[in-house]
Amino acid sequence: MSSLAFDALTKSYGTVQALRGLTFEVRAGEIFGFVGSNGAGKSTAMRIALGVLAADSGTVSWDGRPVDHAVRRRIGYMPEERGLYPRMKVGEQLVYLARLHGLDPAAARTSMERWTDVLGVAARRDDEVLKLSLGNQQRVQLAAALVHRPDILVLDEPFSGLDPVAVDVMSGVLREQAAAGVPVIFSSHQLELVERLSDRVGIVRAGSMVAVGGIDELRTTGSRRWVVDGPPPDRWLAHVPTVRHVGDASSDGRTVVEAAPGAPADVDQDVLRAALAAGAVREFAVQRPTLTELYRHVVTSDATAQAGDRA
Ligand SMILES: Nc1ncnc2c1ncn2[C@@H]1O[C@H](COP(=O)(O)OP(=O)(O)OP(=O)(O)O)[C@@H](O)[C@H]1O
Repeated sequence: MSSLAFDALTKSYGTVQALRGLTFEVRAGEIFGFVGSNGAGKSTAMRIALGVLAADSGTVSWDGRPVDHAVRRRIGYMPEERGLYPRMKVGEQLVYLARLHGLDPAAARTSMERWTDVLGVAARRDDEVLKLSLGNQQRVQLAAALVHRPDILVLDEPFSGLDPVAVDVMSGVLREQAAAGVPVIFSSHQLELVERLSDRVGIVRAGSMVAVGGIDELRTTGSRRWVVDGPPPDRWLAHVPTVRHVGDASSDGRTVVEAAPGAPADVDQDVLRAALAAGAVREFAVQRPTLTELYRHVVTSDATAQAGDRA
């Protein structure tokens, strides 16, 4: 299956090491949510895919071959620093961009009309971009990424600053594109939205990928918390010193425990044995964190890792 593969990318800006062996892939037909704290390296990776920036080492490939000029023409890109001509009219600008990417005049006009309709800016076709609100400029920016019918979509924070209706419209467009087989990668700090929209998610920390996978997969494998519906914790928890009580799942007496750093991989079995030894266990289950909780965990480790790097 086709994929856009980022392989061992490194990039430094002077003394700042922005990417440190970043590796992951975005598959055809999936929406990939790219998250990480400010300065983690998301924009740098996307710019390298576009050829706006050169990597120090590593490659980005499409379908197993390094991305070249011909492939780049097939990418729809939404840069973080928006790239429209402020004094050019919306319609004219979109037709111009479609033509730049090789569409003939009639196809360029049809595509411009389609995307301005879909994205709710058809009434603004004859306005200069700078006369539009920021949110509408962003809709036009997405239209600019789509107007040449790209095979790959790379979108840097496409949702920032959009109202909820625009978020829905944009989400719908990304889903349709993915359903048509386009690999879609987008960066965002809106984690609930990322969780809702993405097929897979990658969390980047200080220039490398620290967690990647389907949302359910990440939530399951990233969890070191368990819910125990059984005897009260004061009767058994002291027998498992590498876990701690983090609360009660509900008023019905279910206990939530969490593994401490350095706890053995199979500490869940110790928890279960200790609880059973104290009484009947009616339920024992992994408590799956939300993407936001997972992300916070990674960001906290990020602070530690960066502090370690500086030391
Ligand atoms: N042109 C540049 N010159 C110098 N340093 C840069 C430049 N662009 C990015 N950096 C640095 O590279 C690192 C990665 O930045 P990048 O913009 O890729 O992160 P990001 O994950 O996109 O962040 P954000 O979520 O804030 O957009 C940061 O430390 C940033 O300060």
